[in-house]
Amino acid sequence: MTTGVQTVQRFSDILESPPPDAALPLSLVLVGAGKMGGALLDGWLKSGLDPVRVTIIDPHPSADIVRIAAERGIGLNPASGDIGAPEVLVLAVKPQFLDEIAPDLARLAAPGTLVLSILAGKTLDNLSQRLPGTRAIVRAMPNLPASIGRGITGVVAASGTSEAQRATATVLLSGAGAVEWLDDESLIDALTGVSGSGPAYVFYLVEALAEAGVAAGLPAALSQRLARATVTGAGALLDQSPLSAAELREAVTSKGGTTAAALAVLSGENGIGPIVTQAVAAARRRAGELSG
Ligand SMILES: NC(=O)C1=CN([C@@H]2O[C@H](COP(=O)(O)OP(=O)(O)OC[C@H]3O[C@@H](n4cnc5c(N)ncnc54)[C@H](OP(=O)(O)O)[C@@H]3O)[C@@H](O)[C@H]2O)C=CC1
Ligand SMILES: O=C(O)[C@@H]1CCC=N1
Repeated sequence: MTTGVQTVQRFSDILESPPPDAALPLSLVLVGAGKMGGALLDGWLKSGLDPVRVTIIDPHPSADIVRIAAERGIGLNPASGDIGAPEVLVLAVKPQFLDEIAPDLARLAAPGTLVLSILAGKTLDNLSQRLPGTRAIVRAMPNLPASIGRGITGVVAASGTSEAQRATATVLLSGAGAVEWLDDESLIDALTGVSGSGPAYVFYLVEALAEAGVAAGLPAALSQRLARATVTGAGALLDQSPLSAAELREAVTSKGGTTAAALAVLSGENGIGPIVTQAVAAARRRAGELSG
C-alpha cells in the first residue's frame, strides 16, 4: 500500500475560515424552513447568530421550527407589513415555488439586501429578474450533511455583490460545513449533481448493499446494520486518512481475493463508473430544466 501521499485533505482542512472582517448579519429573513432551510438555521444559531435578528417565513412550519422559534425568540410568520427589508434574504423553498413567492418577496430585496438562494437550478439572472430591487445575489448549493455541520456548499455571486456581502455569505454557509466559491456559474449545476444530490446516492448504496446481503443469505436486520456501519466507517476513514479514495480501495483489495472479485463486477462495462456518470449528468440536466 502506498503511504504518506497527502492527496486528500481532511474535512477540517477544507473548511474555509471566514475572512477576519466578516460578520454575521444584523437581520436575516429565511423563506422556507424545511429540511435545508432548517439545517442552515441550526448552523447559524450554533455560529452565534442572534436569534432575535432572524425572521422565518414558512406557511406550514414543522413542530421543530415552531418550538425553536418560540424558545429562541425567532420571528415566525409575522404580518408581512411588520417585516422590513433585511440585510440578508435567504431563499430555501422548492425551485418550483419561486414564481409564486417572488412578487411578495420583491419588497424585501431592497438595495443593500443580499439575496442568498439555495434553489436548485435557479440562475443568478433568473433571481435578479424576479427580485430587481438588489444587485447583490449569491447562488449556493449546500447538501444534507449541513444538518450536522458536515456539508459542502458550492457558491457563486452576481457581479453586484460586494466583497463584504460575499464574506457574509461565507460566514453563513460555513455554519453548514465547507464552502467552495466558484467563478463560473455554469459549474454549479454539475456541482449539484455531485455534492448537492450526492448524499442520496450514498444512502441508496447503503440500501442496495443491505438488499444484496439479504440476497446472499443474511438476515435483513443484520444486513442493514452491516451496510450502514460499513459506509459510515469507510466515510470516517476517508475523512481521517491522508490516503486517497483509490489508495484506500487498494488497501482493502487483496490480490486474487474477494474484493477483487467484487470490483471486477463494479468496474465492468455496466459497472458503477458509467452509471454514476449517467446519474450525475441526469441531475445536472434536471438542474438546467429547473432554471426557467
Ligand atoms: N434537501 C436537500 O438535500 C437540498 C435542497 N436544496 C434546495 O433547498 C430548497 C429546499 O429544499 P428542501 O429543504 O429539501 O425542501 P422542503 O420541502 O423540506 O423545504 C421547503 C420549505 O418551504 C416551505 N414553503 C412552501 N411554500 C412556501 C412559501 N410560499 N413561503 C415560504 N415557505 C414555503 C415548505 O412548506 P411545505 O412543506 O408546507 O410545502 C417547506 O417547509 C430547494 O430549492 C432545493 O433545491 C439544496 C441542496 C440540498
Ligand atoms: O433534489 C433536489 O432537487 C435538491 C437539490 C440537491 C438536493 N436536493
